[in-house]
Amino acid sequence: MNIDQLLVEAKKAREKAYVPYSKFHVGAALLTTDGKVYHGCNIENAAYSMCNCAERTALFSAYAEGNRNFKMLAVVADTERPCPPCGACRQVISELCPGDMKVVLTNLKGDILETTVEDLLPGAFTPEDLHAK
Ligand SMILES: O=c1ccn([C@H]2C[C@H](O)[C@@H](CO)O2)c(=O)[nH]1
Ligand SMILES: [Zn+2]
Repeated sequence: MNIDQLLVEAKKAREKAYVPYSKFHVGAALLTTDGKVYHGCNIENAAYSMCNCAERTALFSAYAEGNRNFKMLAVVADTERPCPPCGACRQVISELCPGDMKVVLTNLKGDILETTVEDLLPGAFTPEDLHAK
């Protein structure tokens, strides 16, 4: 599975978004080290703070199926620039994915930004910080 193929999967995931409030559809596709792809879409709620982003949906879906080893994440939305993950997702991605893992951000125009987990959230709070004395 290459980058272009994972972007196709992210666009398919985007079609499943439940976004009655924002009408802003986001899709994510998470590639595991053994070649499986997990789809994620944003899922909103009338209690707005309960909205879940596409990126976290993909990660939580993989975790729920017992898969924790990831190779690449792709994100797509109808944005002017390649769709940037929100701060909450950056924090979750930084804990659940390898720091050097590729994250590919894109939009419907086909602009692509390739980055990494570490570059999305330098200096992230980590599990190790909990145990410092
Ligand atoms: O990278 C992003 C940015 C936003 N959203 C969602 C959250 C909310 O449902 C809507 C508007 O913020 O888009 C995502 O899923 N991923
Ligand atoms: Zn988010």
